[in-house]
Amino acid sequence: MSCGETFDDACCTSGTTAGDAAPVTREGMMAPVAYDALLLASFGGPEGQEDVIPFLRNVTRGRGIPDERLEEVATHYRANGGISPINQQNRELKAAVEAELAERGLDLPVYWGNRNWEPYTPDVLETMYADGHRRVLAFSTSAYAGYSSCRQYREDYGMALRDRGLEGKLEVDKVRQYFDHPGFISPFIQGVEEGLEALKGKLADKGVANPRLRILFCTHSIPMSDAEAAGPRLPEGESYEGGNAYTAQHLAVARTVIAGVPGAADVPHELVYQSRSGAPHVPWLEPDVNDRLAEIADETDGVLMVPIGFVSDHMEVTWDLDTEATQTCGELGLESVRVPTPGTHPDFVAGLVDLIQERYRAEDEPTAEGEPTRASVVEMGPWADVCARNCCEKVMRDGTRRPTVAAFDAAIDAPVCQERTA
Ligand SMILES: CC1=C(CCC(=O)O)c2cc3nc(cc4[nH]c(cc5[nH]c(cc1n2)c(C)c5CCC(=O)O)c(CCC(=O)O)c4C)C(CCC(=O)O)=C3C
Ligand SMILES: [Fe+2]
Repeated sequence: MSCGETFDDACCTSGTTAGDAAPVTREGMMAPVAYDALLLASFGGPEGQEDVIPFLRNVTRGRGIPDERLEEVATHYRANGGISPINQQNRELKAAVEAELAERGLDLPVYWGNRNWEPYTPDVLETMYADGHRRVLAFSTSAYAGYSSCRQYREDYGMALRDRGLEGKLEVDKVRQYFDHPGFISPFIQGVEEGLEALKGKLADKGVANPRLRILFCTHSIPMSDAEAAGPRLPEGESYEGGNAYTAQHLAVARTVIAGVPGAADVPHELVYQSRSGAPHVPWLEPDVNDRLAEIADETDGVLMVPIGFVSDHMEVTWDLDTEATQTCGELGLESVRVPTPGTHPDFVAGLVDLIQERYRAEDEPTAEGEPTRASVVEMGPWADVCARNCCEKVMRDGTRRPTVAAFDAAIDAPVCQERTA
């Protein structure tokens, strides 16, 4: 399945920032473009105690989150000296991608910009323009469909271009969602293989013979409303596995990881959610990892947590899994091991550069015949380069919509489809 299947409805199509220069097929694939720079886009995090509250205000901007809730989240950062690991991880990822680009003889400078902390994406795009760049290919530290994972990054670029007067001057496109890419999957396959051995070893040390193991694939919970809006709308009568595209992509990834590890299929495995926030009466994806641990405790000796929702070992992983969920396991008498995220695993770094290369052609290179090869090892891939209209749509609290890029409804004045806003 691809985004393309819902593209033909004339109602909401509109140009992308790519304009005429880069043809977009009906399937949402873009012909290769002579990009002149790359943007590593991420979430951002605080780098000291004094940054914590300003950072959290940025994250929750416009949502009226009460201060008590901010203070609650702040404790996760405070316990770590007010420092999120995410920025350092992105510096390392940027360096690793630069090295891989150089290795392949690709002369594309990499810039780094965040949504919620310095260096801020709008400042970075302005710098890129000032440095003479005109065509930017962005890739984010997020692999899946969804508002927080995909569309909000596109809005970050769209709003930055509008607010800094760069619309029509700087072109920003985005690498496709890469949940299905072998470079993203392979570190998890390796991690599950090693993690199962480590877990068995820990249990053997405790004298547990024939341990009852369990694999929990973990991802960020999101509000049900975001989940239902994720991905392109399917034709009448069709539905995504698990009810929405976000869940369906994760279930497909989990299956591919299990299939890649000898013996893993014999271990019960399932998808659970973590890091829920927001008001208690608003439904989010469930079950929560901690609730599920309590339910399975009686029939389980050891749990392998596989954070397939995340790209690096940032706070959502080190706090919510390594601190909270691990503590839950301890209280329930369960042994546990957490698998590493891709981080700067060589396969992941090479995969990101593959994803860049499938979109890039040098200025003097002739246009290749046909579509470039797009590696994919998961049922739902490869995802489109250009998102369907209203893909992961979110109308802001004040009723406005935000400009975006790399989408069929990129223009701010594109009509909103009734089905999505009703
Ligand atoms: C899907 C998803 C990802 C994965 C995709 C991606 O990576 O983009 C992600 C990543 C991250 N989320 C992060 C941190 C936070 N997320 C929050 C709040 C929220 N996340 C949401 C979803 C996601 N979040 C949602 C629906 C909310 C509530 C509404 C909202 O605010 O949109 C809040 C607010 C406080 C709270 O309410 O808990 C914080 C502090 C960090 C930084 C970690 C660090 O510092 O190391 C990272 C990488
Ligand atoms: Fe988050």
